[in-house]
Amino acid sequence: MMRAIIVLLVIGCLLFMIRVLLFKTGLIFVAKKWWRFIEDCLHVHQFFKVPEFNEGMQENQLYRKVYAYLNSLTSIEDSDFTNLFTGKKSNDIVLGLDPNQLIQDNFLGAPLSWANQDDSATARTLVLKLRKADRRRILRPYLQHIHAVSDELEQKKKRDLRLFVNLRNDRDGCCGRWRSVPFTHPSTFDTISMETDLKNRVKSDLESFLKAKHYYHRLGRVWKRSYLLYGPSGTGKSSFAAAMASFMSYDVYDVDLSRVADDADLKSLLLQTTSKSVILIEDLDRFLVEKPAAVSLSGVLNFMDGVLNSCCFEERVMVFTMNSKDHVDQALLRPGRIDVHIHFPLCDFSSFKTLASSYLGLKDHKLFPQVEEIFQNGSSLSPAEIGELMIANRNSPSRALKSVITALQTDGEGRGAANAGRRLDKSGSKKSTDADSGEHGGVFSRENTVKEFRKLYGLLTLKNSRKSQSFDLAAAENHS
Ligand SMILES: Nc1ncnc2c1ncn2[C@@H]1O[C@H](COP(=O)(O)OP(=O)(O)OP(=O)(O)O)[C@@H](O)[C@H]1O
Ligand SMILES: [Mg+2]
Repeated sequence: MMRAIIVLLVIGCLLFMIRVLLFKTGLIFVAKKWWRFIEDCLHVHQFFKVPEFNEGMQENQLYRKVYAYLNSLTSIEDSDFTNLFTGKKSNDIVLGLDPNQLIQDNFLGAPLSWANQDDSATARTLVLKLRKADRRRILRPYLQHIHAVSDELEQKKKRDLRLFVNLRNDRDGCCGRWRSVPFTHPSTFDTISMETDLKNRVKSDLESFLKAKHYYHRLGRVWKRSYLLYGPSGTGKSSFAAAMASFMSYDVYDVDLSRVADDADLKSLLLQTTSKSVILIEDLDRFLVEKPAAVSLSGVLNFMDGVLNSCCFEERVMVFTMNSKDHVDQALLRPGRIDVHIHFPLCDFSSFKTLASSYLGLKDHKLFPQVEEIFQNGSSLSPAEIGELMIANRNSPSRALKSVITALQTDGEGRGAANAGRRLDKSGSKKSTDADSGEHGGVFSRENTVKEFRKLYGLLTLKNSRKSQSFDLAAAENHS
């Protein structure tokens, strides 16, 4: 009897020592791997692939959901290796899947594993491995569970927007063409100096678009809206596009046309965008004038029309920026392709005061009358130029204002002509005012505020109704 107790004690101690040894040396992971290998040999397994793209190179939504789900699993920490990223705050550490990483999961008592297959020759795929015996019991509920968890995660990180940029099409036929980084542009509608009424109208236009899903569908139209932001350099077009995305909580796809091989390539890029996104094409006029090679006008027109495919073009806002729309083909600007035109002028005295208030904290100053007089004489600068002078002299408001006055007198002479109602092109010839160009869909600019305000609220005369469908639409949305 005594002997048996001693043997039991020795065995107990031995087991305890082995356990300590396994954990202290990390051999436990090797043991677990062996155990898994033995289990694998004893069971028949089944594999399910979740590729990132379908045959038409459209994004497979399930891939995104599974990917988000796997990144949320605590077992990602037990993988042999995993990626570490900084989170939203600089001291946050976030774990992320590595290419070809293996992750274990467990659902309703059944062990499962996922492999993140990412070899550069083929598209990325997540591969689920589960026991054949468990398939009937768990596959469907497991996928539903993934849906539920990823939807919950999506809700939580609603504000974590991403900025996508397109890569060159070097790796033909391979993976996605977009790479993304967190979208953290600080611009908001509050930080942009712009006439308040104009800003509010753009905001309400965006709001009514967001709510108009059923309205668009009832009309048999794709739920998208296009905006043209045009005006001289440094007037806030790019900042405004960023503010629009933040306002709507949309991701941004910034299309670099110089990296697009041809029309088909542009189309495939569009197909790989996701819903709830702003698709931004900057300096479109410059591209079309200077670089007609890679992408043709009809390629751009198809792109603007959303390739006539509602399945992959819902809930998109397209934003185009241009310095001037004088030299672009009118087909680009017709309603439906561009629904809203927003003019970004050089500074006038009123926007100067807004800048002085936000950059220097000045509501009034003894130099203001002098500045006003210079603006009235036709001098102007871009908000970017004035903003830079104010930032550089922010410790001394008087010095800042003096430097703005000097810059207006030296560099800004004659540049304010557009703000006074007439615009000059580079060759000096007179161009029509922006109000005149209102016939191309809706134009939001200061010069035609009253006219466009009437359009926006459906008070347009019958005569104009054909040309301004976009605003009839906006009016109908407001009332639906
Ligand atoms: N209306 C504005 N209100 C406040 N800041 C502005 C405004 N316009 C420009 N800025 C500031 O000037 C800088 C340049 O602006 P932005 O890049 O948006 O101009 P842009 O019109 O896109 O110019 P470009 O045509 O050269 O691309 C930004 O830092 C922005 O904050
Ligand atoms: Mg810009």
